[in-house]
Amino acid sequence: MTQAFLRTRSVSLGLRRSPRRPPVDSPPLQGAKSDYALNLRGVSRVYPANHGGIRDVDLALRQGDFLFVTGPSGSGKTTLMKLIYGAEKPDQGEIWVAGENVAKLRGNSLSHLRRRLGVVFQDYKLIPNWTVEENVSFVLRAQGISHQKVRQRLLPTLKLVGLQDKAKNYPLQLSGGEQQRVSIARAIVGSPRLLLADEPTGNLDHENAMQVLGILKKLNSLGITVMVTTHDLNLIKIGNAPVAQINQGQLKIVSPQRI
Ligand SMILES: Nc1ncnc2c1ncn2[C@@H]1O[C@H](COP(=O)(O)OP(=O)(O)OP(=O)(O)O)[C@@H](O)[C@H]1O
Repeated sequence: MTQAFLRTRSVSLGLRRSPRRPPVDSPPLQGAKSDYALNLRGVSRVYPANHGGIRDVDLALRQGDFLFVTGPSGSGKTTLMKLIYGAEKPDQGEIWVAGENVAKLRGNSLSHLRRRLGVVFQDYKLIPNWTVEENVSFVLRAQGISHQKVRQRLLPTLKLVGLQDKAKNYPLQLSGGEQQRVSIARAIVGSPRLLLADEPTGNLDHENAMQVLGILKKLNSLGITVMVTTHDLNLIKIGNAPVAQINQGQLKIVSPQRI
């Protein structure tokens, strides 16, 4: 991909590149609000029923970071994601996203925050009787954005995930990989600064998984902070990015070579 291509896409998605630095698992005491795209400080969420969840997690990502989160089944990866997008509340600790303390947000403020981060799920969560363009543009239409502006954003977003020719298709007319690319388009159409992907390749074969990884890396190269949970060690190896490992709810940044 050429620099010119990246620049064009950056402009059309309202993004800019930022320098890459490693994530940190002990963020400094100052700067929780603005210096990081994501900053978790002493975050715990333990489910009373089974004592699963996450414990005392510190994690900071700067704008433009890419992080894999891995760990055994039941170790707390999805709980971590849910806490970040506000679907769970922490028992303790602070979670800062785009200058907002997520744990304190309710109602409309939480909806506003969710517009500033994109989330991709393993099972795509597409509306089956809506076309690709309806699924992707819904986020913008729900914000009252004009029909003309929605159209302006739709095509570059679909092009970015290679689905410009599938706009009128329904999800069941697409392969699993294509459906996941629709869900990525839906997650980024509102120009979020942070993209969370929870096992995005869990239902995909190797070829489609690589395609999805390529898109996530491309989005990261455009300046979006990306955090991906995965069990797939091959994906981590090929993805060549920092890795956090969760074990029994505790998170550590580890060297990719030690995975
Ligand atoms: N709503 C809930 N109520 C009670 N326990 C829960 C709830 N959600 C998750 N847990 C428990 O918390 C632990 C962590 O779950 P989580 O879904 O975060 O794990 P995970 O690492 O994403 O697992 P997997 O890789 O299998 O998806 C598990 O023991 C799970 O049973």
